[in-house]
Amino acid sequence: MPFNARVIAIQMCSGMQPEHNFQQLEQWLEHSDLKEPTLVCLPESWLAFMQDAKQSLQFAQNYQYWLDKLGELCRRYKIWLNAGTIAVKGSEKGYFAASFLLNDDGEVVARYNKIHLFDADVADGSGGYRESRLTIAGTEVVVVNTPFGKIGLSVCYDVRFPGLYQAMRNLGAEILLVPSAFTTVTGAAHWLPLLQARAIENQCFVIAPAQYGTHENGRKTYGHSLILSPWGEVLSDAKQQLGMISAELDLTQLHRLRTDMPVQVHNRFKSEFYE
Ligand SMILES: O=C(O)CNC(=O)[C@H](CS)NC(=O)CCC(=O)C(=O)O
Repeated sequence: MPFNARVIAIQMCSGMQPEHNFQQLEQWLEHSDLKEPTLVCLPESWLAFMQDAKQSLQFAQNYQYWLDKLGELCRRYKIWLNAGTIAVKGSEKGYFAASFLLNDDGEVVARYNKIHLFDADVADGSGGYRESRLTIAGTEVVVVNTPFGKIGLSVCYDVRFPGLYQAMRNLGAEILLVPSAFTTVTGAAHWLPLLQARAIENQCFVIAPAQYGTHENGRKTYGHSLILSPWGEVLSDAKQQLGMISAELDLTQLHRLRTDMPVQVHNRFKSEFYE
């Protein structure tokens, strides 16, 4: 039986310099009380936010260097870490937006590549988003067993596609991670209800660390990193401030809810991933 999981989500305003973003992370960890087993979750693109194409591709070749450094942090603080997304080179022309999960020995225990890419026009003054220009879409659903519970990995725009989360639930997921960098316009309209829907319909905890603020390249993000219960309650909200939020996840409550209202058993539209 997993213990009650202590989780932290860090809200960041990442810039273009990986060294600087990494130092920020180290500072947050330095100033937190990490005595119990803790899962620390970082937002999308936390290590390098919107570099230009050439820089991004070059950076994507060096991901192992950063994974080693993260592994060292995990050992130093005895934490598990979901490293939001890091660009990992996949071809001459592109990279995967990879979400790694590291254990407290600093080993990578899971990797998920963002499946749904944000090619959309939003009236936020950005001129539009074309993530697929440089990012290669992932294809695999990832759920991994940990001492905190069974964790399903996803990223940002994925949250709009309920089929992915049903697939993760069908593979046993109890905790859904959604590292993000939502736009201010779509964030204000959709962020909370989308995350609540994924939590409620799959009866899972949801941890959604986000980017917030005006970034070095002028881009704005919505913030409001959230931790939600399987009932859809907001356990913690980072609002519009940088820093950490935390919560205790009571897995017993989750299983009681699944017994009291067995929506998974009642579901007549099970996906191909159903076990
Ligand atoms: O590229 C980076 O450095 C950071 N990554 C992002 O900003 C990504 C891809 S452009 N953003 C989203 O997926 C926003 C989704 C969203 O806002 C929605 O679904 O409404």
